[in-house]
Amino acid sequence: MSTLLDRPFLKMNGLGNEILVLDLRAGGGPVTADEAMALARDRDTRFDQLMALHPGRGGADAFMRIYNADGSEVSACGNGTRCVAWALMRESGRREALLETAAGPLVCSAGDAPDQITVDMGAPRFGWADIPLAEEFADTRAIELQVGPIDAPLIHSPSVANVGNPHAIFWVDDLNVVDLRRVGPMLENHPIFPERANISLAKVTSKSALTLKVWERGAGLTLACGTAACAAAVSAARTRRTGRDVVVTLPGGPLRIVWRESDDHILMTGPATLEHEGVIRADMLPVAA
Ligand SMILES: N[C@@H](CCC[C@H](N)C(=O)O)C(=O)O
Repeated sequence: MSTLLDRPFLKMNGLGNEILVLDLRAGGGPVTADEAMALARDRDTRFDQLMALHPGRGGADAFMRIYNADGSEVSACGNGTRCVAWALMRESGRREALLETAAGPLVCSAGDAPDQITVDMGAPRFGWADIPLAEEFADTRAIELQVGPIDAPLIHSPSVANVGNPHAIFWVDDLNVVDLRRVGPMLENHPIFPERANISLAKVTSKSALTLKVWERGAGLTLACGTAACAAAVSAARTRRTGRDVVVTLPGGPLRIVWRESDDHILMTGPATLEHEGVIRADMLPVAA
């Protein structure tokens, strides 16, 4: 019998990025790839990312494990982190939450407007081995990428960044210059990315604004990706396309991203929305072998 049976969940979204918050603090898990894929397909629990909460250690409100819809486990999810923080703040009545992840702690605080949450996403990494890339690049502000049948010339020099997970940002004048649904899988699985990568098309609209479309590793085209917004914002600032305080507008809506000079940390602010709550039923889970 699955250890997830009867565990409570919250179905949420962060700007339309579908998030399932699964509470395993009373026991259960780790979530298997088959369980994650089954829950991702169910009408009630459908998700782009599953955030599994386990008991927190060392003062943290919870330890969090993150899964993509394809069952792969990852170490960062910006929109999901805001949803988890919202849920923990609702439970505790406090205006902040501390989450522990395999990649380190995440400090979250309630914003001034209702349902707005700020997450300190930590410092970005730009070294080629940190992304990671399969070969050495001295300058990751623009790497040369040879991809087969893509006809738009600008598509071949993305900026790359790791904000807890790997991202490639292709600077374009028109977000529809290529069909991301078609080229996304090719770029996500390009041999230069040994751990695959999240792929964004980014358009700079002013010194303080970007628009973004994202093909997510392990989840496909989504309405929003918080870490992609962070990666695009720091890459835009790093290449002098923008300043360090920007609004990144995704198909699901805007996120404010500030890349703080004093400690290099990225602060992401945006909404978290509750859709419904429930408990995991047997029919949502894979049939036992
Ligand atoms: N939607 C997320 C990113 C989730 C993880 C990503 N697909 C990966 O595999 O790294 C976000 O809001 O950051």
